[in-house]
Amino acid sequence: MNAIVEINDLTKQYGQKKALDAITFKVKEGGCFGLLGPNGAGKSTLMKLLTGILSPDSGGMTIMGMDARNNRNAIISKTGYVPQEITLFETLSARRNLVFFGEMYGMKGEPLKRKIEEVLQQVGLADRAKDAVGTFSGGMKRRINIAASLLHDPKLLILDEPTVGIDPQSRNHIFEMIMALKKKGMTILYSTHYMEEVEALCEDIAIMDNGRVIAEGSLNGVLEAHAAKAIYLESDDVTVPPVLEGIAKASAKGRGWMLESSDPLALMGRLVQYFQSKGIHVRSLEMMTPSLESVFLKLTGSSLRDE
Ligand SMILES: Nc1ncnc2c1ncn2[C@@H]1O[C@H](COP(=O)(O)OP(=O)(O)OP(=O)(O)O)[C@@H](O)[C@H]1O
Repeated sequence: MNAIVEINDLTKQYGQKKALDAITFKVKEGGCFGLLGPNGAGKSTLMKLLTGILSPDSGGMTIMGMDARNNRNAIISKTGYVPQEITLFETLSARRNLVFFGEMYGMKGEPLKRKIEEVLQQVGLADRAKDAVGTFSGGMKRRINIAASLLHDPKLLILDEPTVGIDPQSRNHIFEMIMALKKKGMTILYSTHYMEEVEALCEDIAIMDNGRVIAEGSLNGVLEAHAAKAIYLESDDVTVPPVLEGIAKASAKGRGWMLESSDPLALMGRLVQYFQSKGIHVRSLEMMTPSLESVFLKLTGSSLRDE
């Protein structure tokens, strides 16, 4: 694997609080890597270490083949970072804001002008270029922040929970933009506590909880290894779950039952036969798609959704 980021045994503590506890994983070059975890898991801390805003207590990071300890400027020149907090000048227009950020990267003149128009197109705000950022919605401001991070053509883009608190239209724009950037070969490190986003955007993931990586690998690999396999059953005639070979666990869910099984296909056959032989009317019998929700529940005992 050609890794663009390698994180080895990284630890960071704030006073007594261990925000990162011996984190180790690799991000391969190209595609979107999802960092999934509830609030306080340590995602922002990790991103701040990767961008040199914070220093680790121990452990190492190699980014684009460079040791992060002594190549900070070279790494920053090839990395785009969008923090959770919006950092824009409210009274300046979108375009003026981008001029400011472009100049910080040492860009100027015609190349900067051209690049600004390009990134405004990329985030879908070219028609609002002249308007003061203070008149924008939260989602539009976030998109301008993302545009600013793209001006210097980074190889690696780090997005810290970019869709928190924004409107659905901006969320769609961000998703489409990520798909387009992936096609161009950029690597995106995307943190979120929304598993649906990771499932939609990312090929590889690390699930974090309490400063630790609790699962890591390809999205499909993590689902295969940890997700509950289950069949959903709904029937007015079934008041207690059937006792059949292959049902590892049965629990009430909505108006029906969730029947977990290591071999749901075989169980499905058995259930169909059983209900037919008993003449029981079934409203729904459905093989559940493995989800990251069940992975998180299995590995931590709590639901990511409740955060
Ligand atoms: N500057 C700080 N001083 C003290 N504790 C901190 C500081 N920054 C973060 N923490 C704590 O470190 C832990 C990890 O925080 P971090 O912000 O990295 O998590 P996160 O996964 O990004 O969550 P969030 O989505 O809430 O930002 C949390 O318990 C948090 O309260």
